[in-house]
Amino acid sequence: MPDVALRIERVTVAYDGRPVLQDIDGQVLAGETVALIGPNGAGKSTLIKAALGLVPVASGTITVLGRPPADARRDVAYVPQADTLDPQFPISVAQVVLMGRYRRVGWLRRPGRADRRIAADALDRVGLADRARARFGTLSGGQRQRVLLARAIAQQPRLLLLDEPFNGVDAVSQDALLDTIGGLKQQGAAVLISTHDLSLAHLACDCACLLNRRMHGFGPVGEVLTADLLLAAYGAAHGALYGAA
Ligand SMILES: Nc1ncnc2c1ncn2[C@@H]1O[C@H](COP(=O)(O)OP(=O)(O)OP(=O)(O)O)[C@@H](O)[C@H]1O
Repeated sequence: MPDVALRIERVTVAYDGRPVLQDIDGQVLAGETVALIGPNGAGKSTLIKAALGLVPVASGTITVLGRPPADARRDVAYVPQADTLDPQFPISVAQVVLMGRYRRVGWLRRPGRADRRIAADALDRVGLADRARARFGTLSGGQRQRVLLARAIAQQPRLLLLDEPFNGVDAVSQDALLDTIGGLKQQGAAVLISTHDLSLAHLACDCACLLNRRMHGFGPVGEVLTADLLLAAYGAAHGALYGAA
């Protein structure tokens, strides 16, 4: 039986005393990809931030690789939504990717030749080796997203958390990124992807967690992304869009 990389048990998260997620349960096993599906404001980013230990849980427990989230960060890579980063920051593409090595080598040590090789390989895997010297902010939104995935790959994580990683990424790049994520998964990494894209979930994920403030389903994609459950999670207006009405 594979290890449980992320375990979420009866978790409630509140901002300013107001619950935005209630009674959430689920898990991501090593070598497995889970899609986090729900409408805008459902709490997907909040759940990812709670798994990183950036947002405290009001009740329940989140365990990452057998530890509290804040103690497991070295083994967890996070790809945020691209538009949350300041593209004006004066840093090269290669430097952004190399940042993925700092948790491994420690912030006070300089990355060595092996770290630079791992970072260069990661950039190559997302098809941007030729942009290594470019300033991060001069890349397109989709290219920046690929660089952030390269940074996560360079970290060699055991748990990869991706928050809507394909926004602004064209279909060809998305295929390349999915291949890369598939490679990590084969090496035993656990992957959690928040997305609005149901076809992506069917294509690339083993399980789905359907939520809108509370859980509407968790399990194999085909059993969770059904018309009835989507209608319950998204409401009638959205459900009709997905053929659930
Ligand atoms: N720092 C915060 N303080 C207060 N409320 C917040 C904070 N961050 C998020 N929220 C609220 O929590 C709810 C869930 O937000 P969250 O960003 O987790 O949803 P999401 O499912 O990721 O949405 P989207 O698909 O639009 O990115 C929303 O109502 C949001 O306004």
